[in-house]
Amino acid sequence: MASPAVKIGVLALQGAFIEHIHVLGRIENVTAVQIRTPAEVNDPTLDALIIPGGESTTMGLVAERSGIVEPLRLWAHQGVKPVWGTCAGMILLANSALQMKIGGQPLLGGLDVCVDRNHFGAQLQSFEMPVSIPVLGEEPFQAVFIRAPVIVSHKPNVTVIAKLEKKNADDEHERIIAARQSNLLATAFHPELTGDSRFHRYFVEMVRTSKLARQQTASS
Ligand SMILES: NC(=O)CC[C@H](N)C(=O)O
Repeated sequence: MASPAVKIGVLALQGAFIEHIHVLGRIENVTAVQIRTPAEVNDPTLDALIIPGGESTTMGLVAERSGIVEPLRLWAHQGVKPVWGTCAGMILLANSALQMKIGGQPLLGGLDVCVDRNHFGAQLQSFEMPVSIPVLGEEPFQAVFIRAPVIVSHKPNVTVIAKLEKKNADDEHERIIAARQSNLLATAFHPELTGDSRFHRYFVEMVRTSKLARQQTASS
C-alpha cells in the first residue's frame, strides 16, 4: 500500500507553532493545521498532534481556560495516534517534572519520564550545538536549546533517541534530550527552528506508519 497522506494538528495556544507548520509544509503529502479548541483536537480526520515549545506554565494555563486539557490528555494517554512534544511540549507530555511552577501547573502526562524543567538555567543560558541522533543518520543535528528541559529518568518502555554527556561522571541523573515511547515522541530542543527537516520527516514517518496500521485494522 502507498504511504498515506496525513493531517497533523499543531497546538496553537502559545509558543513556536507557526514554525512547525512551516516545516511540515515542506514535506510531501502532509497537511498541517492549527489547533485551538476541544472540537479541533477531537477532529477524527487528524492523524497526529504536535505540542510546540514556548512556556509550559502559560500554555498549560491557556489550555485549561480553553477546556482543551482533558481532550489532549486523552490523546496522549490513548497512544493510538502519535503526539510529539518539543521543549515545553515535552514537559507537558511528561508524567512528572522537577522545578514545577510553585502553585502548580497542569501536565498532560502519558510519557513515562521525569523532566527537569529549566535544566540549563535562565533564558541567557540558551545555546545551540550539533548532536548525534542515530535515527536521523550520521550527520549531526543542530539542536537549539531555549531554557530547555532534559529527561532525568525514565521507565524501561521509553527508548532514548539522543542524550548529552553527563556534566560529571558521577552525576546521578541522565540528560536525555530526545526519547520515544511507542506513539509518543519528545525532544528537549527546537527542531522547527533550523532549516533541517529530518526530525519532522522522522515524525511524519511515525504518523504514516500508525495511520497505515489503523487502516489495516479497520479493513480486516
Ligand atoms: N523553549 C521552551 O519551550 C522552554 C520551556 C520552559 N522551560 C518551560 O518551562 O516551559
